[in-house]
Amino acid sequence: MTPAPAPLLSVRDLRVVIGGRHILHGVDLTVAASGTTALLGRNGAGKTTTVRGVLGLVPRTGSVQLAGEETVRLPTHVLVRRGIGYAPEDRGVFAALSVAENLRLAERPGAGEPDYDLVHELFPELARRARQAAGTLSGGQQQMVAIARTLLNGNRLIIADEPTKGLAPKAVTEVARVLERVAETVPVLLVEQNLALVRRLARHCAVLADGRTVHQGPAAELLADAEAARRLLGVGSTGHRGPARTPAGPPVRTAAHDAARTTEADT
Ligand SMILES: Nc1ncnc2c1ncn2[C@@H]1O[C@H](COP(=O)(O)OP(=O)(O)OP(=O)(O)O)[C@@H](O)[C@H]1O
Repeated sequence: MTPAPAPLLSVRDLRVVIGGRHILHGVDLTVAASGTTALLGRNGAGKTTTVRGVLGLVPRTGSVQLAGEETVRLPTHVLVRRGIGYAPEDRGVFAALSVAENLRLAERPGAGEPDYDLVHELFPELARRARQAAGTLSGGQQQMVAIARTLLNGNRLIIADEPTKGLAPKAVTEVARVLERVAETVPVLLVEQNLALVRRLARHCAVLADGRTVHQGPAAELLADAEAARRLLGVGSTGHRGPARTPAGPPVRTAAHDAARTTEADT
């Protein structure tokens, strides 16, 4: 039997304390060397803080290994140079700047020629809107800019934090198509509450609750297990709502909610 490929990112016992408050109490997370790994959990479970911890955007302890190298003590700018691309939850687009200027700002000196061919192939609309102020784009188009920026520099890991949040169903479908293409060449860590999308994109998943990892495994397996999905995520895989609220926090968006945002036909 061939051994499983080594993970690209290996997070062990990640702890984050902000303002004296313990936000993460020991997160373990393995991101596979190919495809999409989903980071799941109810609102407030600690998903964004985990991503920010991996990127050094919050003080953290524990172990974060990128391709076998310990990075937990490295500052963010070094991690970025090592090839982690980040599309944050708020998209981080400069509203007053044009699309082209937003992309230009993301170019990383020393990373080689920026891959505008890939960006324009995946996002032809961004080429057409190069001179448009990013603040006047739709939410979906701004998300495209955020993802496009991560693709310019030949990164070896892309982290996308809730890329479909607040988007219209058509834009969700478009983002899903792009992420699917991206994951064919670069591993993706996807924070996502749209379970239809997770089902479509993710091979692996980790579930957080109250700042800890409570599950890791194949995404399809979790989503096919109604009892586990209800217990861990607050939803049934068939779309039935789980407990309205548990001590672990409110449920993630239900499949019924997903259906309103993106149909199974989309997926
Ligand atoms: N800078 C901060 N200061 C204080 N508390 C914070 C800070 N950042 C996050 N928290 C708290 O930590 C917990 C985890 O937040 P986080 O944003 O990581 O969760 P999440 O799983 O990404 O949630 P969501 O799905 O709602 O985005 C929440 O209770 C949040 O209020």
